[in-house]
Amino acid sequence: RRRREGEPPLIKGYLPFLGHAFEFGQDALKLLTKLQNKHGDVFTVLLAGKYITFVMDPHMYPAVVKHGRQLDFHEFSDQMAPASFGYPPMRKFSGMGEQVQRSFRLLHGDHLPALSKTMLRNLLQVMKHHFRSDQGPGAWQESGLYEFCHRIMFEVSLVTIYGHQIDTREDLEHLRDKFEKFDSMFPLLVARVPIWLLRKTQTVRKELISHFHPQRMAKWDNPSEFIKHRSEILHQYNTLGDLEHAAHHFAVLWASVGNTIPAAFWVVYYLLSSPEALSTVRSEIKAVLGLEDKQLSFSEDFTLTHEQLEKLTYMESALNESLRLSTASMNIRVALEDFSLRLDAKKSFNMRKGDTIALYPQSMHMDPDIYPEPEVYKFDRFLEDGKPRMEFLKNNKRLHYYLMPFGSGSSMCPGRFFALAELKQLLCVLLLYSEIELLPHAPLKLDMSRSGLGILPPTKDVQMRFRACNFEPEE
Ligand code: HEM
Repeated sequence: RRRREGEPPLIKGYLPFLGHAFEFGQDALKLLTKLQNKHGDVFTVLLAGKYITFVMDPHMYPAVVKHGRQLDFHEFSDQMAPASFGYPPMRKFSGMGEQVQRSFRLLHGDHLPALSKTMLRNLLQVMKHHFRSDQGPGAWQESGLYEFCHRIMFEVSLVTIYGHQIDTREDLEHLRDKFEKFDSMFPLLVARVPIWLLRKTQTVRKELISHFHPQRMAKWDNPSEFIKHRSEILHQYNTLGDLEHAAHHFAVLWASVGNTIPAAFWVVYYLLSSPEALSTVRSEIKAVLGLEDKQLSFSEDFTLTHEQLEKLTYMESALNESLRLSTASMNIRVALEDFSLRLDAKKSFNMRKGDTIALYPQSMHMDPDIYPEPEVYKFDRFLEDGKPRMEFLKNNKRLHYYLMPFGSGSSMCPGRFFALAELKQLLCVLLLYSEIELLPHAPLKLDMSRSGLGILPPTKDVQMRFRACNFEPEE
């Protein structure tokens, strides 16, 4: 490829085909910052056979998001998702993509309270199980914090979204183990390494998919409206086989826990690392719920209305701050035609049909002009005079987008409101029912090898200890 007049600077790197893929895979933010310093806010770089144009200035993000007619997200996702999860592209089935998009409404708005209620019931049940110690009530247990969040969020999300399953807890542990194995290879699948080259991953994926066989799912108790409706949509297409149905459901499982698990880890980790944040958020929960000095026991019931969740403004700020520090998603669009992409009053670039355009919001989240001391966790960063802060500036100009863990425009995560409710509920239950402390550890690092895929996990787990307050053992 040669750069044509009016196109962004073209960076091919030294390696034919691969270009800068290795550096991108090791630390995307570092590479993109280096290229931005050298070539400006917009450039095209070769990454493993693909030319991707990055728009780095967040003031230009709205222009990219608004070009919905020429810049499409589903063109990309309909290639990536089938290759990763093993179902045929939706565009082959007339109307399926549109119906699936419409079904996302079942994840928010009026449907959210019921989903959150089921989630809380399941969360309490699963937590109660994990907090029961063999050493008797009041005894401390130790675990890796990541491991702990993985266990809880996987099981609770699974049963909330798909319903209670006939399997034993041991079966669920096997399923979780397979999910972890698949997820660890996910970056390779997204990089389009064919699954047949990854034999073990192929086997694990088959097993995970078969868990969602329609005949099995038919026996599960109380699935969410979202999943019931998705099954109805899939059943309209009689050329779609049972295992292809199952692969669709498996993809939704990944979407609903792949990011929620690492997000839960960082939210809890940062709170436990900051005594001021912890005590402020704990007091806020107690004040909003009218519990004052009370510590709850797992035998006591607990409800949390949507209005109460919304009043937890310190918690929400702490949550946003954790997402800011840990997210590294990439917003990808594909040009549907040759056109001129106008980014501001002075800049526009020619794009070719089929070109990929990307936003990489981690560079905005770590920009010291927008977020002073960007590496530091400041739990109240997203508050101003006790209210949610909406104004963030770059070059003294207000930013339209300043926090993007859930993507933007047409590819914005449809599960974002549910995800925030889940994370808030997790914190409420942990802080009201338990004592939990981090054990001494070296500073944590983000696993940059998953850059571009969403919330990054830590490179290493951290040990913690926990116990229930006022635990009353069940007969
Ligand atoms: C903290 C947790 C979460 C984060 C950070 C997150 C982030 C994202 C992002 C960035 C995307 C867009 C992907 C892209 O642009 O390529 C996305 C898509 C999606 N998310 Fe989430 N997500 C979270 C939780 C959830 C949950 C709990 C659900 C479902 C219950 C969910 C369902 C989905 C679905 C179905 C899509 C695909 C949408 C489409 O095809 O248009 N997500 N998520």
